[in-house]
Amino acid sequence: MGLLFEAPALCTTPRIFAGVLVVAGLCILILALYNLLLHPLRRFPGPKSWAISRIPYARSLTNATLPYDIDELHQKYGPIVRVAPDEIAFAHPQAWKDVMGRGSSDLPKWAQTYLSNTAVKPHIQNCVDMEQHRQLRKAIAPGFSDASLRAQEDIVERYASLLVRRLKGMCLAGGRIGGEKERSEEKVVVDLNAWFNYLTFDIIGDLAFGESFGCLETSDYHPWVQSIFKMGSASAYVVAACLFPPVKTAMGFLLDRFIRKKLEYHLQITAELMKRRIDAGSDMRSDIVAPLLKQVEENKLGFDELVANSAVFIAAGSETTATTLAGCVYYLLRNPEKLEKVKKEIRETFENEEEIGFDSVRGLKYMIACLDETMRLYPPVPTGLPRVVPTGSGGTMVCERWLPEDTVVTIQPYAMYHSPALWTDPEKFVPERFTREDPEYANDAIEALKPFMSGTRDCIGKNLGMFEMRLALARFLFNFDIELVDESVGWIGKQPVFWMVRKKEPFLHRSPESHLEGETWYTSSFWIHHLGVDVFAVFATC
Ligand code: HEM
Repeated sequence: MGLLFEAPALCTTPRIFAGVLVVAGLCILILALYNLLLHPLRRFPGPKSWAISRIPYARSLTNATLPYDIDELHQKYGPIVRVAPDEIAFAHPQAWKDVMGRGSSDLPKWAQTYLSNTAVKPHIQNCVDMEQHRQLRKAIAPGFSDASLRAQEDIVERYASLLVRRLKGMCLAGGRIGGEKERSEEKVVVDLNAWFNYLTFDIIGDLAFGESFGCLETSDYHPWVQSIFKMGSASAYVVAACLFPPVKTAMGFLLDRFIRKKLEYHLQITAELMKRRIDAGSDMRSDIVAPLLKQVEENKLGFDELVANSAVFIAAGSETTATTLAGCVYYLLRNPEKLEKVKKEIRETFENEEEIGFDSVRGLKYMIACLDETMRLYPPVPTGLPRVVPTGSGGTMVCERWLPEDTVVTIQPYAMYHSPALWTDPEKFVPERFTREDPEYANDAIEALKPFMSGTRDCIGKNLGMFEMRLALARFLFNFDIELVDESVGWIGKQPVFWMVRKKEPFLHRSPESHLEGETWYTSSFWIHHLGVDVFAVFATC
């Protein structure tokens, strides 16, 4: 009888699995050591954990606390910080010039995040190819020219008047419209954040589709508008996944399906609205979409691209202006002497509401300073928007620091606008710093404020947005006296409620009753920054 010896099983499944894990672990370790000790950006200041991998950055992004976390890093490490293995964040005004003030050689947008959402057709805001963008922008620009804005003045005014009429109606009816709470015979509590959103969505809907979303009439969000809010959180996850190319490759299909499902309804309604506009013949009107319709007619642009660009106008041009308006009213309510000052300016300038128009609002210097100060303290786009040093460029200088090619560059609005090195009392609401009335604030770096960014990729809707905000705020404050309902509504502890909510419960922010009723409403994402100001004000009768 022979003896049988079994050879030890060297290749069992658990062993292969363990081997793969060890190799993967070693690779990660080597990469982390490389990022820390050998990477060309290793000498930039910043926390080691953020320099080693993108994980802390992605976590902060999906937590919706990115602007605040990066602000803390700037406070600790200075105006130039390494916030990821390949990313340098700048909170220095010189960066505007070096990154976005170079004309045709502005640093391009970073494809890894801007093109993360493959379900969306290319449009003016996400396209990264500079030449393609130049052509698209040239085609779109006439719709945003001064002449076109003047032609749109009546439309904007119509909705500003409707807002005033609706709110007046509520005062007279003692708050019985739209489910708002009744306080007393004379005073009505309204969620101004919602009403400003109704206004700006209606305006931009009309300018893009030739019909409004009917939000002001119905005191509610159109389902299409709700879908914009819902997509915010989804895109934060998609962008976070795209920060890790292997994850994106492995999960690309699933991510695509995930976001596509969320987008389907949105794109379907956009296409329907656009078809309706074309059928109704309102394509002859001069507005922000008219130049694109002409391009479609001349077969220079596809219907899909028309839809994608119109949809981006709505997303970019509504909630940003509404957030600023709500934020401004909030800060005025918190600073009654400033509120009185701005009301006095408006009410002494105009005798009746109809005088408040495109040209006349430009004279309201103090009110404009209030809007600027709001966009400083509470920027509607608070997060750095990534640009990249192009491959093959050999690198570039930003703020006197050399950056090798492929470095991701962000300018951090929130951190820059809250920096004590640039602003006296940065946390205080002081519009006088922009009117230069107060010598105490004479050294403030007001040129650092660029809420619409700058350069070739700046906001094309800047003038329209400014006009909407000025007109709406002037007419609103001309007509109504406002007061904060309750300290606890606006503030939790010593912080404004919208920041506390975001920091404490960054994802599950339950909307107040008139705001997407019954829905769990997700706060900020990377691209859609709804900071969730819930400004409740009491109107006195008018
Ligand atoms: C307070 C109001 C607004 C703010 C703070 C704001 C801010 C910005 C910012 C920061 C960008 C640069 C985005 C990036 O680099 O990816 C941008 C781009 C853009 N905005 Fe606005 N925006 C406002 C209002 C509007 C309005 C009313 C429209 C009208 C449709 C609009 C349409 C756009 C478009 C189409 C772009 C892309 C431009 C391009 O890449 O060439 N925005 N906006």
